[in-house]
Amino acid sequence: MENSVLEIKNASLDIKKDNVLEDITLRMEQGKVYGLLGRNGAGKTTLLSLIASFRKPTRGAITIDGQDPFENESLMAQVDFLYEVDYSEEHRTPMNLCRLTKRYKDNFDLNYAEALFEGFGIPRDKPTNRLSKGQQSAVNAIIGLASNAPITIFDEVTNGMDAPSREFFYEKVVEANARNPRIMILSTHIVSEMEYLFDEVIVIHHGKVMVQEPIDVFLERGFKVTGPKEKVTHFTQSMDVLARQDLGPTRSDMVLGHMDEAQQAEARSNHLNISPLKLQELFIRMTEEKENVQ
Ligand SMILES: Nc1ncnc2c1ncn2[C@@H]1O[C@H](COP(=O)(O)OP(=O)(O)OP(=O)(O)O)[C@@H](O)[C@H]1O
Repeated sequence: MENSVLEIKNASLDIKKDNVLEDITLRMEQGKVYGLLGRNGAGKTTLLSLIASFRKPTRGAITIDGQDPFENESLMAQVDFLYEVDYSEEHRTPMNLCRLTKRYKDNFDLNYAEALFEGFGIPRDKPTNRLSKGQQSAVNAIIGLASNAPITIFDEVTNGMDAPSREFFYEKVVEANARNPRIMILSTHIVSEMEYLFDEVIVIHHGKVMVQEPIDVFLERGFKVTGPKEKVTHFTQSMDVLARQDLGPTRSDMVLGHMDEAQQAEARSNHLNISPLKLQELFIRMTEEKENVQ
């Protein structure tokens, strides 16, 4: 499949009487890594299960290269959805799970999987249910990386992995997408570590799309002003201050919006430090439930 495009148009999902996803419109393209962010219960996993055709939207449409993937076997095989699996009854070894996966995923690269087992330091020949939680997560990560599916979805796949394993996974995400460009969707709560991986950020909030933007555009939504308390307070008094942090006599205000030239000059002449926002900061502030600070 060349240049895959995944489109979600005005998709909603009701579960019983609850409107879990509402009017979701998103577009994703081959070669990009998408960071899917959202608070607990925002609807990330549910959205991913729609993309993977585990469920059908109540309203709206999902298409892969213009076709509906639901109950379309060849299109469904193009999507690999990796999520936390209960491996307590899984007696097969991780390598056997990979061989099994290869049976229905033609592009599965067994040699690459072997190299990844080596890299993660996972025993390939031990029953999967006897691996630790972090090692089981690494097995899911390996299957996703080696399957080469045009649409690869990792739903909180680093759960339980230690820091070196997570770092190894991040390196391999970049490497795998360079070897074989695909649409990669990563949902995560470890936002701070993964910022550099994402080409685009999607924020889901209360079942709706709050943001879909290239990461650099998203990060330019605001800035941070740091300096002596009074000067910062004066400078930001008519701005949209998302959050405020004080450390002794120093104040840091996180502001939404752009500065005009006069404001930039004022910041310079007052020796205020202006810095970009971090993805995690922006995400936390945009999705918190309390009112903005005064
Ligand atoms: N089978 C179900 N029946 C009823 N409600 C459900 C069902 N599955 C999900 N929900 C509801 O849909 C909402 C979204 O859940 P979802 O698991 O997609 O959130 P999430 O963003 O992945 O959360 P987390 O970060 O905690 O994993 C929640 O309010 C949840 O209670």
